[in-house]
Amino acid sequence: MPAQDPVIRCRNVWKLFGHSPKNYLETAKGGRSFDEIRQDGYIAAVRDVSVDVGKGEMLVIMGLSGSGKSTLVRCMSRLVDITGGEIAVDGTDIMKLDERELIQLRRRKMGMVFQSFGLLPHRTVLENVAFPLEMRGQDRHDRRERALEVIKLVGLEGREEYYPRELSGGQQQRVGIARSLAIEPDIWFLDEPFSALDPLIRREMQDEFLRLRGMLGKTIVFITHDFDEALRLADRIAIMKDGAIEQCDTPDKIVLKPATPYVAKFTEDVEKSRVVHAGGLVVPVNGYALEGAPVDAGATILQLARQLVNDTREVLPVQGKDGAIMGAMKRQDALDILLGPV
Ligand SMILES: Nc1ncnc2c1ncn2[C@@H]1O[C@H](COP(=O)(O)OP(=O)(O)OP(=O)(O)O)[C@@H](O)[C@H]1O
Repeated sequence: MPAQDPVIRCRNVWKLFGHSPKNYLETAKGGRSFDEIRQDGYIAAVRDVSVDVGKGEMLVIMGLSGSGKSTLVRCMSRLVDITGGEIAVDGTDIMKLDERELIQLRRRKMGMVFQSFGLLPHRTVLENVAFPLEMRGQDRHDRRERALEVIKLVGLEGREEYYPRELSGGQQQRVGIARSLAIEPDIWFLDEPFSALDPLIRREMQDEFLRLRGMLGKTIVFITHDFDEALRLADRIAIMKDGAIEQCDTPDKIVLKPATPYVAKFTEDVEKSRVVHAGGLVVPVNGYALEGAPVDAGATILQLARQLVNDTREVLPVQGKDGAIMGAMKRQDALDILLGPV
């Protein structure tokens, strides 16, 4: 979807760790590999990343441990300063903001949930959740009402007066999520926010973020190790390796057309029929005689399995959300995905 007017725009972003990274980057510019940079004594946590995140988009970042996911997200919120390149949020170059402007931007626009829950140990659940509202200057009654509402939403009703140490890891994580939900920011940075949750509540939290994105047009950058979670949530998935984005694309394209052998390897165990949609297999109608009932572009090949096996048509019309015919899907292409190529 990359929108014309991205909410977040990264251009050739670098983040190097080492003793004099800026000088090094300037002299070394022009194609040192990750390993060469390491031999020179630096870690290329983020390496020449250019990516846009559109309004209302959920971009999921995946990659092995140490591939640079957290650092990239921290660069986007300027929790770390980049070594090179540009990052603009709503058209503003965030590297040009002073400390006060940065605090305003974070307070007004951004929400963050990190793996470590970052709760205030001497405040209760209620006080933790209401804290960002207090920072915003909201009055006591309103912030209490709002905090109670989101505490209920994350399933912690009855635990408002507990302290973080009295909660399990998963419950603490939910307090972190509630705190970020309380302020309904326009942009969310979520670094494995659900890692400590059990499957049921995890799914509920995923649904909540899907709802916020869908109904309120929130922009979300989400890190996860869990491919199923990525597939459920992502408009696009960015796969990182050694600080660089190997491919950033829709789940359908990542699975159907991996850009590099690494991405292919990364996705090889994914059950393709659960990921690929009829819309992802559409070819132009040219030359095909389209007959009979269309299939929905948004249906996965797995959802269409029974029909694909029983249908006798060589090509099936595919209809988009608006009901118009987008093109044709060759039944054999879909069967190859369902059963594996012969
Ligand atoms: N403050 C720092 N100083 C030095 N090196 C760092 C620092 N922060 C991160 N790194 C290095 O940068 C690289 C990328 O780290 P990062 O935390 O972004 O990876 P990640 O993909 O988020 O990993 P994980 O999935 O384990 O959270 C790693 O090699 C890490 O050791």
